[in-house]
Amino acid sequence: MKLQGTMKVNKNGHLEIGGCDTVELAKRFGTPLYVIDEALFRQNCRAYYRAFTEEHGVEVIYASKTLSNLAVCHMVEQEGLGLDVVSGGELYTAATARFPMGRVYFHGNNKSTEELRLALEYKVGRIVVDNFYELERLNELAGEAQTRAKIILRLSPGVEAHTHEYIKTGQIDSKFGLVIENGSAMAGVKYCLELPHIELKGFHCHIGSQIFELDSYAHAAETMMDFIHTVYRETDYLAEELNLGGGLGIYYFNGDQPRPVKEYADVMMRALQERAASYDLPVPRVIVEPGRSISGPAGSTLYTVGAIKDIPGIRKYVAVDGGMGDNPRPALYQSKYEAYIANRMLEEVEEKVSIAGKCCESGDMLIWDIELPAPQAGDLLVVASTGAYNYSMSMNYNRLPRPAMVLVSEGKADVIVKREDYTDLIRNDVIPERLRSSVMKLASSR
Ligand SMILES: Cc1ncc(COP(=O)(O)O)c(C=O)c1O
Ligand SMILES: N[C@@H](CCCC[NH3+])C(=O)O
Repeated sequence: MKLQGTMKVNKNGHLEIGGCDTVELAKRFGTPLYVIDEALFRQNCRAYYRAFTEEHGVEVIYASKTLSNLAVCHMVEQEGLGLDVVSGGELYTAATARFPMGRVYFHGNNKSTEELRLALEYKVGRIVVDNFYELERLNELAGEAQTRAKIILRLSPGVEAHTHEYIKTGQIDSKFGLVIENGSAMAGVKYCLELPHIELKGFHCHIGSQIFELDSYAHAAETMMDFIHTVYRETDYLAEELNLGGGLGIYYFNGDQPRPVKEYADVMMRALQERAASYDLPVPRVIVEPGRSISGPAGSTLYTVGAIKDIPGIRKYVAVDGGMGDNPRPALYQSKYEAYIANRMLEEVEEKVSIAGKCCESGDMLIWDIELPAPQAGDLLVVASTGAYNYSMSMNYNRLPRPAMVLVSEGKADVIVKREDYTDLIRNDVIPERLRSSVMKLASSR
């Protein structure tokens, strides 16, 4: 059993997070419930700030796609980090939280005109331009707004990270960024330098997510520095900034061995410094954008056990009141999670079961083959490490309302996202007049 952050087992044998008994949290707020350990979230921000900003002068921006809401934006700001947003919605959330816009980086491989306008209007720190189409449109929009857009260009460095196929991004065959190897990155730089309303500040790359091999970061840093040097030789343009993305892996399951943030910072920066020195070029201002390694371990999800189906000799299915709607990762990436019976933490593990969700979908399984004290209806199941890419990827499939989220710290629990109810589900539904009249006719003929 790996208890993370402020998790501990109290004298009643219940799991506590942030000094709050999870059984009490479930009673008070209902289940499924996302629980965010504030101390751990902040501790993870601080680990980055110390290792990157204090040690190496690197700007750390939190990838809000992992978990974004107003309270999270406030904590990130208080901890001195910037913000990576990847849509108008994430940008709007940051703006509403009054996040300093100069510290916001706006990503996306197909930003809409409205999103680009919003970014210019809010004066975000940098727009991370992904492709030629965006470059052209941004130049026009910045011209209309009589400004110059400060951009960095997203490049595809051709670095293969060892992670799940769907969460790799730095390889050549990817929808993101301009490829270095085939010359399109260089063409992009030259194009930027011709555009009157574009101010090119530097380059970006992101090699993937849930990465444990720090060598991949060193390799990416070297490849990007090689490109900076080639561009300088060919065009005289010297990049001031280099954003090396995020992606550090976290503990989900037995066998995952996360690398310390300090080691990540040192390995990456050493590689970059040595490569820059070999070209006799200055080290650019570096930015990193971690997400999962900040929010992931800080989140847990509480579920109530319901129906149990035993197929003797085959499998015991233990169904909970959530599933792929609040955590689509197991269904999408076969991700593995650890779980405990939160109301019986001190009991011996007794049997192997599989945890099913409640969606009408055979693939809605949260965990296959986990050993637990024999679960019973009414037990409280806690799934750990759900802070990243759970709430942010949640959905209303089967018209299931999304869970609430509470922030826990030192025995206090505050709702930071309200539970959806059925009225939220039909809020945007509209019955056109012609259907309305036929419904009325039907009703009156009955
Ligand atoms: C461009 C970019 N930056 C940062 C991140 C954050 O990655 P992670 O949550 O793995 O740290 C991602 C997600 O993979 C990304 O696509
Ligand atoms: N959503 C993925 C990671 C994608 C990273 C975003 N570029 C996950 O849950 O692991």
